[in-house]
Order: sequence, then C-alpha cells, then structure tokens
Amino acid sequence: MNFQDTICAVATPPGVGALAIIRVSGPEAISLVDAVFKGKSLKHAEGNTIVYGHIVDGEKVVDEVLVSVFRNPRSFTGEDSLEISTHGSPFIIRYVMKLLVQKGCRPAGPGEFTQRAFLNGRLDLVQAEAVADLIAADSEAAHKTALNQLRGGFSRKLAILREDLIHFASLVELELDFGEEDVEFADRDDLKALILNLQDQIRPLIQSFESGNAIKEGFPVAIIGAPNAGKSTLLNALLNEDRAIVTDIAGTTRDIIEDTLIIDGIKFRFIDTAGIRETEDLIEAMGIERSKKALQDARLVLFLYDSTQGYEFLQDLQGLIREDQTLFWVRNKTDIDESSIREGEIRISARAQVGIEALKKQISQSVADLKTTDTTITNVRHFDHLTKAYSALDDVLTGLHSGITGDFLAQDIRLALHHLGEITGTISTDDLLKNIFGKFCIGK
Ligand SMILES: Nc1nc2c(c(=O)[nH]1)N(C=O)[C@@H](CNc1ccc(C(=O)N[C@@H](CCC(=O)O)C(=O)O)cc1)CN2
Ligand SMILES: Nc1nc2c(ncn2[C@@H]2O[C@H](COP(=O)(O)OP(=O)(O)OP(=O)(O)O)[C@@H](O)[C@H]2O)c(=O)[nH]1
Ligand SMILES: [Mg+2]
Repeated sequence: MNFQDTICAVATPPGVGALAIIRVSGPEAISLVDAVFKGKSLKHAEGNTIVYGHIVDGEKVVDEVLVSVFRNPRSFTGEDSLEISTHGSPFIIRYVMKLLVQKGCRPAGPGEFTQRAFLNGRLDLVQAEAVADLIAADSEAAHKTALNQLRGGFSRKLAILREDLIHFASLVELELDFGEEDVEFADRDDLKALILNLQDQIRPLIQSFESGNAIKEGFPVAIIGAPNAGKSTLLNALLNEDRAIVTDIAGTTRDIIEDTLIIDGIKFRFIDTAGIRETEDLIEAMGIERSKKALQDARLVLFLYDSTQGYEFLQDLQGLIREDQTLFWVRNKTDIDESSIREGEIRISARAQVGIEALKKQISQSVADLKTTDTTITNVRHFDHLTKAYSALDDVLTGLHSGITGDFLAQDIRLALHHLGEITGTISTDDLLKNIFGKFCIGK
C-alpha cells in the first residue's frame, strides 16, 4: 500500500511535560521535517539514528530538539518516519505542528499511524487492536493479555485454522467445475474430521471470551443484602473512599453505585445495590429491580447480612445463583455480635474495617486460576466472528450429513473462512477499519 500524503501528530498526552514527541510519517517525512530543521542534514541520516539540531521558523529558533529517523520499511508504520522530541511545552508543540502543516504535512486522524502499519502489513488487525488494549490496560492481567495478543499467537492460530479449510474449499469448488461428472475430490470423511477438529479448537476460544472480557473490563461483583446490612459501608471500605451514602435509615441506597478496584493485579467492578425487601415505595422498588439485575449480571456475588439479624431471606435468593457465579456469604457487624451463625461465612466489620483484606484475598483468589494465554479472546468483535464461524461449520456438518450438493457445501465453508479472515483483517472493509481505528487516540 502506498500512501501519497505525509501525516503528523503529537504522540504524547496534552499538557506540560518534560518532553513531547511529534510523529511524522509518509513519503515526504524526511524532506518536510528537514525544511524546518537546522542541524546535520536529515536527508543523509541513516535509518535508526538520532540527529541533534533545532526547529526553526525562518531565522527564528523555536526549540532545541532530537529527531529520530526511521527509514522505510524499518519503522513502525513501514514508511519513512521521524519523531521530533521537543521540550514539553504546549506552545512549542503547537508551533512545531503549525510549521509542519505549513510545509505540507496533514494532521493525522485517530489511529492513523497504526492503520498505516496494518495496511503496510506490519501488524494484523488483532495486533492493531492489541495496541489499543495495551494503551488502555490498567491492570496487570489486562496488560499481560494485550501484550500476548500483540505477539501474534492468536493470529498464527487463526491462520493455521484457515489454511486447512481453504484447502478443502478449493477441492470442493474444483468438483463444481466438473459439473455433471460425479467426481469427489474432497473426501467427505476427511472433511468431516477436519470440521470437527476446527470446532474443537474454536470452542475454547469462544469460551475464553467471558473471562477475557472480564479481565479487560473488570469482574463484576454484586453486593447484595437486606437494607441496613452495611453494603454501602462495605463498598466504601473496599475502595477506601467515601463513595456511597451511608445512614442508619433502611433503604438509603436507591440506585446502583459502581466503582472499580484492582486486587492482586486483577480488576473488579464492585456494585453496591439497594437493600432488598418488600416495599410500597415506587422508587425503592425500582432500585430493588436493579439490585436483582446486578445479581444476574455479576460474576461474583457477596451475600451480606447483619450479624444481629440473620440471613434467612438470602437463602430464598440463593436459588437465583447460577453455576458460573461464585457466591460468598459475608457476615457484617461482627464488632457488635461475635457469634458465628453460618458455616463457611466470611466475617467482617465494614465500619471498623476488620476482615476487609481477607475478603479481598478470597475474592481475587476465586478468579486467580483463570489462566490467560495468547489465545484468550478479549474482544467482542473477535467473539462475534468466532461464534459465526463455528455456526457456519455446524452448517457444513449438517450439509455433509444430509448429503447436500457441493455448491452449498462450498458456500458454508466460504462463510466460515470469511469470519475467520475478518478477525485478523485478511478480509477487511473500509467501514470496519474506520470503526476500529476511529477509537484510537490521535498520534497512535
Ligand atoms: N519512540 C517510539 N517509541 C515507541 C514506539 C514508537 O513508534 N516510537 N512504538 C510504537 O508503537 C512502540 C514500539 N513499537 C515499534 C515497533 C516497530 C518499530 C520499528 O521500527 N520496526 C522496524 C525496525 C525494527 C528493527 O530495527 O529491528 C521493523 O520492524 O522493520 C518501532 C517501534 C512503543 N514505543
Ligand atoms: N456496628 C456496625 N455498624 C455498621 C457496620 N457496617 C455498617 N454499619 C452501620 O449500619 C448502618 C447501615 O449501613 P449502610 O452501609 O448504609 O447499609 P446498606 O446495606 O447500604 O443499606 P441500604 O442502602 O439501606 O440498603 C449504618 O448506620 C452503618 O454505620 C459494622 O460493621 N458495624
Ligand atoms: Mg446502601
């Protein structure tokens, strides 16, 4: 792919910093920067070198800078690329950007450098998306998963899956060319074995999405209990922050209150809910509906009860807990009532901040053995295509079973191939690229 224009953008965050980086990439990158630069000639600089000099506006010196020179194809984008490292003053940054634009540079849109890297074959789509995830990663687990995907393990796996299928698709299509003659190049038993094998490999990828997504967005933890059990006090204690309103009036929390916390490198979303009880109050009743929804959506559920009150009504709710959810029974207010009332309960005092660290430990341990690999799916777009590829493979199997004609068989195989190809971008449309790269920051 050959881009005609040369783009520029500030790659560092806005505001004052020690330094700032302005990135320039495209066929004219070297001559455009050279036109505002005084120092050793950039045109004669070798790739992967740094040149010292000044950015100038005519005779006027704008800043003392270092320019890193990357020569096509050995750069992030695969084009000639330069990075001007200036002093981190917003005034200087604006000035240098203005000079570059005056010389003919175009300010880059979001993700345009990475998009060029993709279109020049430096990265595939999964890796480009991993770059965005890496920037957004705010926990160790999310960072590790994104970095794994940047390394390309998932992409290689997909390429292998596609290869075998392409082989069969072409054999089946070859049969079509022979029309009336009843030939079978593609052995139906082999094809069936291949499809089953592919499905065996795709299934765990699909299944990894739930954890993969939670690793990125945070595992939802719902705090459920009767009014006044101390749910909001517990949220505040967990966050170590005065986040939710606490009073001794039953029915204080009306709406869902949510905040994230990283425990042992894993991100959790703690959800404080309205205390569940029978009520005539319309607003409170709506809040309770939301509590029940939060219970449904959670990965972990804390059943919190007041030590002096008992937990009977929570036993009625226990039937709602699904197998994929983890339930903790947590007894609160142990500062005023010491007696143990339930086996296996976790004892805390939210107000006195007793037992909070132990509770956090149990929470993080309950998801710690979810190993992420380079083939953990974290992206809903990948999940969607894998699910559709899987179902197209189902259709191939059904077709083989009922002995449908080669052209229908070929169609379903092609559909599966299409979905696998869209993940890495082997097959991509302008809309798709716009959608993906439009979410990046400018300068990336
Ligand atoms: N200053 C700076 N830091 C950065 C980046 C950058 O573009 N500039 N990156 C941007 O995301 C990341 C590093 N990623 C990069 C990936 C490839 C190449 C590159 O030039 N690749 C060439 C040359 C490799 C070599 O010399 O061995 C190549 O692959 O051919 C550069 C950065 C993070 N840090
Ligand atoms: N003694 C004692 N009191 C507590 C403890 N935790 C919370 N409380 C008190 O219990 C009362 C209710 O606390 P909240 O955190 O508002 O209870 P909630 O479960 O959020 O109540 P709703 O929002 O109404 O559902 C407040 O007066 C808290 O100070 C505790 O560990 N020990
Ligand atoms: Mg509350």
